[in-house]
Amino acid sequence: MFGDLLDEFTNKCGEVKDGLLRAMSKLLELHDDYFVDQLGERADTYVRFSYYPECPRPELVFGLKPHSDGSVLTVLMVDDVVGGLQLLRDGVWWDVPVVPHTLLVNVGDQTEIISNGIFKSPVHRVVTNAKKERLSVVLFYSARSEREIEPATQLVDEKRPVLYRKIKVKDYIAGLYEHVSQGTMVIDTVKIF
Ligand SMILES: O=C(O)CCC(=O)C(=O)O
Ligand SMILES: [Fe+2]
Repeated sequence: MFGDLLDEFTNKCGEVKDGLLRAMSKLLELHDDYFVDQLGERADTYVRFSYYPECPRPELVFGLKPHSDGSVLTVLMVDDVVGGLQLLRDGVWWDVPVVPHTLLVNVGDQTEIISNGIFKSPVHRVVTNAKKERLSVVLFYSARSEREIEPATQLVDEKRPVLYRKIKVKDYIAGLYEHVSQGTMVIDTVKIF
């Protein structure tokens, strides 16, 4: 039963993801399937179920440390009662509002790289709550691990030089956890300054 439900959920989220990838390609004036093609035959899909128990000292403990997602796109179904997800913008942490029955979509690092920095992969974190537990189900869509990604050549010119170097997806993902635990950003390792 649970397997069927998860199957249906991932299939429907897959349609959302493809629709968004096509819209993003259009926005960047790339051909409609540019992003879909970058992911490969079948996108690598990871699902993460997170349970954040109530925490008596939320000021001392993160639910999830600050990070950006290593994905192309992340589709989140966050708890529809308890907030906790926050986004960093201009040095300020903003609460992501809780909106029941709504999927939240996050742009990941691979999209930042492919779009040559036009789409930014936001830094976010989860804070804990002293009184309430929280749940989330998160789907990460990634280009296949053996592929290499790099900024679309159409998005590189004299005014916007190439900002990220080519990288194998597998190597990029391998660096993720190491960097998050050390409080550094893996995307900084592929930036060309
Ligand atoms: O639990 C959440 O709301 C966010 C989780 C998240 O950012 C992640 O798993 O990468
Ligand atoms: Fe995340």
